[in-house]
Amino acid sequence: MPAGDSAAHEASRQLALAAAHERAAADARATASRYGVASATEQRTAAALAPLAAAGYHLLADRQWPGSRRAQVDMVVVGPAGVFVVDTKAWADVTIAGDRIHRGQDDVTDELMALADLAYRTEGELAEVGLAPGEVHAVAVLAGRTGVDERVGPVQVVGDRDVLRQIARRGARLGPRQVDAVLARCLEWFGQVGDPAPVSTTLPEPVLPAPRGPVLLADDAPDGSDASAAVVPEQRSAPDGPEPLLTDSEVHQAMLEGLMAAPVEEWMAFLHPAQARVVRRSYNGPARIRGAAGTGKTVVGLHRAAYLARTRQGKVLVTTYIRTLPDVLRQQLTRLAPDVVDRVEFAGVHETAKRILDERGVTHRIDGKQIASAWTAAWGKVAGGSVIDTDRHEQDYWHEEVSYVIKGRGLTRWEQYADLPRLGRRHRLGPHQRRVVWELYEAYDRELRDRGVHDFADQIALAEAELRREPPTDRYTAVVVDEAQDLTCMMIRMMHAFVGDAPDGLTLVGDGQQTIYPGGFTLAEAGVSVAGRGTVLDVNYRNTREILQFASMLVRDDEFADIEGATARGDRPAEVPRTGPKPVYVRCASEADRQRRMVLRVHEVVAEVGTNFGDVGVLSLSRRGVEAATEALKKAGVPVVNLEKYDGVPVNRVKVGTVKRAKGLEFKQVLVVDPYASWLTEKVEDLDDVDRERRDFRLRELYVAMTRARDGLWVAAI
Ligand SMILES: Nc1ncnc2c1ncn2[C@@H]1O[C@H](COP(=O)(O)OP(=O)(O)OP(=O)(O)O)[C@@H](O)[C@H]1O
Repeated sequence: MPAGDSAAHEASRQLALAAAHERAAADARATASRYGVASATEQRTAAALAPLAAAGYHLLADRQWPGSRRAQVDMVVVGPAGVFVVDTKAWADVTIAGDRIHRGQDDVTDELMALADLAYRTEGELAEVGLAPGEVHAVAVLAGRTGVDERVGPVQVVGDRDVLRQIARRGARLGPRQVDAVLARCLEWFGQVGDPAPVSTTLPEPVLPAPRGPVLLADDAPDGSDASAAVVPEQRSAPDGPEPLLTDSEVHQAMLEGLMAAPVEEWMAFLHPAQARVVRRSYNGPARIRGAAGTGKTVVGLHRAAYLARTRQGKVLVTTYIRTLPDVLRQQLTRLAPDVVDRVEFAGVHETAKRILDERGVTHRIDGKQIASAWTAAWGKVAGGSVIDTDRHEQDYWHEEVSYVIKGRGLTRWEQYADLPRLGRRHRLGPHQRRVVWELYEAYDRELRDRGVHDFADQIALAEAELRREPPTDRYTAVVVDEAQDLTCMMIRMMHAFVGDAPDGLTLVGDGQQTIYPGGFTLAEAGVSVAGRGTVLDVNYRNTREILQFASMLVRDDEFADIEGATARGDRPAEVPRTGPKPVYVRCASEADRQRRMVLRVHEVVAEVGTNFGDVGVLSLSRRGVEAATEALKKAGVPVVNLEKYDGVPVNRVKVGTVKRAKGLEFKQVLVVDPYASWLTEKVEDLDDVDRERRDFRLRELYVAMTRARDGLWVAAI
């Protein structure tokens, strides 16, 4: 190569190197400016949040963004109000509308979604120590802004002057031990930032001159985009540190709001890791959560409803057979997850059916008196004096056969009933008896039509047919059924029709052991499969070991028809952590004696520190028992409320009601006030099918009553 050529080559090589240096220099300058702006704005957020440190909060600044080598999380706040993953944005000209956020003309929603994704992954990580998903929050702080309280999907967007208040106002949801457990996990999950940002070219490390002063705002916004939009005058920090964002009285006010926030119960924010996992688990179709009494099924169902409402578009329905229970559950969710309570609908199964029929203009008329008269007329015409009119069964038995076994399944043809396995009904019916039952059903149906009325089973059948005729589009994104064992086959079908087999659409929560209505069926009959999508909870949080032991004796040999098919024995909890005094069983000489002792017992338990009238439940298997107890308590000056009227709003009155109404509820002290001693002592071997069936249901009902008790149980028999 000629000498001139080699010189030219070297010159161009040097020029190329110089260009590479210039590019690297430009990159490094841009990075430096990002750090500069970020530190200024983040410092302001940190300063705004600093007062939390005095109230048991931990502020983790500049931690690693899990899963990324380069990115950092500005701030993670861990404390009594939960976990807050905070990202500060020096954005100007921000508009938020319809779940999207814009900077000027640019849609920057995706930038917040990265934060949402991090919060979601953090939720999963912290579920492993039991933190409920609703306690992890993604918060985007707009630097230099005030009075902002918006949502972009799961991300809360607030001004830097608002962020302290937004966090503190949630109050104390976690206790110190729980905060410690969550903090320990967070310290691992959000690693320390130790290494400098990686150098992106293979150029020698530049030797930097010693800094001459603090870094001020540079040309670019933290994310490298248009600086003019990002610079907000208030953000500029003075050379000697950021000015305080909030006055002392504003800080004081924010912290006070937190102190005044209604306290939550432990399970509202902190669960057993197994529970927390089920709350977030994704099921590829209908799922079932089961477990013995008191294992937190309702708790998990509620958290799951909140979780699904938070993570999906559309509404979630929480429903039960018992009309009054949804009101109680709504009250609980209002405290558990106030952010989503307006996206969760609570309604009994019948109320839901009625809404559908009303909305779709389907006429139906329910009239209790007419229904009763239709039944009486049908019985008189077909069944009175027939092979089913014996002294073995009350008419109620046949009424239940028609309402639950036949209509509960939506049977309309004799052939469907002729050889139907009547799950859970021990008394076998001969062909002749079945025929008469069917004729009774036909007659009853005619009588109803003649009167122009429908009964409650018709209401469900009509709604189910209507939903099948025109499937609802997006009415509910998910349906959670609590106490699912109480629903009939048609009710399950109706609920299934809302969501079909969509992932996480239908969640059935229940315990077959607590089945107290006849008409057992399998989910296969309802066209629902939960195969491979079942979870069993097995820690009893409610009862003391003593209470559970006592109650469990009643159902030790019980077998029931489980909705997944086959005969089942009850789930037994693996753990019962609480202990307490032995239940009290008293034999009374007469009804009057029982009433007298009941009043004494109520006075005795409310004399204990920490127990009020409102913590006491007086439960009876019959309405008559409820009336008698109510009268006796009122006479003794004890304030009472009937469970039919109880909606979960705390009230300092003794709650009196039937066991059916107490489903899903609990009380510190339970008094069971109408059993006969013979119920507890009769031997299965001495009973025929009819009496055995009666006994099974009765004992299960007593079991439900007794397992409502948290601390104390008193059972009075004659
Ligand atoms: N992780 C938990 N920590 C503390 N308490 C809990 C937890 N989970 C549930 N509990 C409490 O245990 C009790 C029973 O919970 P829940 O009512 O959800 O049980 P369940 O399985 O639905 O009961 P049942 O079937 O008998 O109605 C409630 O007082 C609830 O607050």
